[in-house]
Amino acid sequence: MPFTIAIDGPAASGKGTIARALSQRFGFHHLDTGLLYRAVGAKGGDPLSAARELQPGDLERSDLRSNEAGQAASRVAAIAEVRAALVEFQRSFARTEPGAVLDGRDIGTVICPAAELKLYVIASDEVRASRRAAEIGADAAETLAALRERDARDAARATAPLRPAEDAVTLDTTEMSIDEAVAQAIRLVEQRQTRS
Ligand SMILES: Nc1ncnc2c1ncn2[C@@H]1O[C@H](COP(=O)(O)OP(=O)(O)OP(=O)(O)O)[C@@H](O)[C@H]1O
Ligand SMILES: Nc1ccn([C@@H]2O[C@H](COP(=O)(O)O)[C@@H](O)[C@H]2O)c(=O)n1
Repeated sequence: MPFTIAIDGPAASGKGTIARALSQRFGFHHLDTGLLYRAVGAKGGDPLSAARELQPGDLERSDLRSNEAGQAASRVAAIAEVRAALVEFQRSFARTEPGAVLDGRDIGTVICPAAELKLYVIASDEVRASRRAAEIGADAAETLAALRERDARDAARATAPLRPAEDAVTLDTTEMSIDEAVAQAIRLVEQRQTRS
């Protein structure tokens, strides 16, 4: 049985950083599910057709990390049919041996409710905005407003809203370096591996 790690949390909280480190440490596959929604939003036109026709090459676009692409992703992600079109790809990815790490908003609640480990990664709004602004070379105040708007939309939508699964472990990275956050996540995986 593959070992599945579900990582959710608000925008720029450090989900992807931890997911990539865990995938390298344990030799698991990694899927950044936010990229699927960013690619659908960036394609323009009818979002449902874009989701149904999504190709691996669509995820390679160089403009997907911007604040604008994040906002477009969050708008198409509120459409139930768009989400439904992307479910099976994510679930089948989660079943790949020897294990998979998926990060997003609904991995622990909807996509992989039976994941061996669920993490909910958070950090203060200001810290998240400053990290993301430095990463993409954007203004920190604009980035803070964009993250807050996106989180509010993601948490308020009717289908698969942003929220922790009941059995998720919350990791607050506000005061943690990347190495500290990754070390805590590795410890949690190792604890679950010994149990199963
Ligand atoms: N603990 C940390 N300390 C300092 N910087 C961090 C930490 N964790 C992540 N970062 C940095 O913050 C930025 C956002 O991190 P990351 O992309 O992992 O967040 P995310 O939650 O995956 O974002 P998104 O919601 O867009 O998918 C990156 O530049 C990353 O290097
Ligand atoms: N499982 C997911 C992943 C992402 N979304 C939506 O996509 C937006 C962009 O995601 P990032 O992780 O790249 O920031 C995000 O704001 C969500 O609207 C989602 O709904 N479900």
